[in-house]
Amino acid sequence: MNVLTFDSNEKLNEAGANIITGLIQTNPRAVLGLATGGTPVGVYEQVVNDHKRGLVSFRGVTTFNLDEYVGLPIDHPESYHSYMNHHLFRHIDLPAAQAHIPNGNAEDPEAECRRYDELIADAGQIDLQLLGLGHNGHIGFNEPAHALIRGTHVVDLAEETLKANARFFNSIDEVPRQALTMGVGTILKAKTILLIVRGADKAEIVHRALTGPITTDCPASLLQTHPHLVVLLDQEAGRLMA
Ligand SMILES: N[C@@H]1[C@@H](O)[C@H](O)[C@@H](COP(=O)(O)O)O[C@@H]1O
Repeated sequence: MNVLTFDSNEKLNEAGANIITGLIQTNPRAVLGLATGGTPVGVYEQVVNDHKRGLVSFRGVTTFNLDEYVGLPIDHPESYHSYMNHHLFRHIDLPAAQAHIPNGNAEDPEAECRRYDELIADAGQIDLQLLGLGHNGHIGFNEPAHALIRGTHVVDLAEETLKANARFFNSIDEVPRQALTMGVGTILKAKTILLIVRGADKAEIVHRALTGPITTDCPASLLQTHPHLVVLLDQEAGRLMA
């Protein structure tokens, strides 16, 4: 595991974008696993800059997002479809047919999960999986549980996750209570995992995830078993990692 701590958001964003841009420069047909939430916004901004400066083209790239809320219309401003369009897709030359996000409005969510897993399998291995970290140690929307699920599945969001994500909605009652998420098995199969964590409120959980026991109570702790894990932290999140 390679843990890097940055003293400014700019440097962290640049480092994250360099990894993504560098990968696509060496492998223009790279398969990327993408994340949402507040954490990767600045990295996407920097990737867009790289694209605008002519450093990288996404024409041959395929992307798979980690998750999507169940029942939120695709064009709702807080859907992960909207998020990805807003922060990344509409600014780059990634063909729409190569950008995949689970459909949280599928009539048959189980079938949608199987379809999503087949698409990922058809694309081969995910070269780089971007991850943020939930306050309860979740990755994607894989919440702490007695057992974790390997593939894409429907998940009931933890109370803590509803509270954390209420900041994006008018009230906690508007936060969808379920999501579709890639499973930890798929996440761990990625060639490289890039975990990004920011903020003092994540210092304890990132420390627990990366140095504590490997347990399904903290899904991110499974990342300790991954042979190519890169962790980018700001100083606040890295406070306990010295
Ligand atoms: N499903 C997402 C995760 O993919 C994200 O990494 C995490 C942290 O979010 P944030 O970056 O906003 O703190 O929780 C969200 O609910």
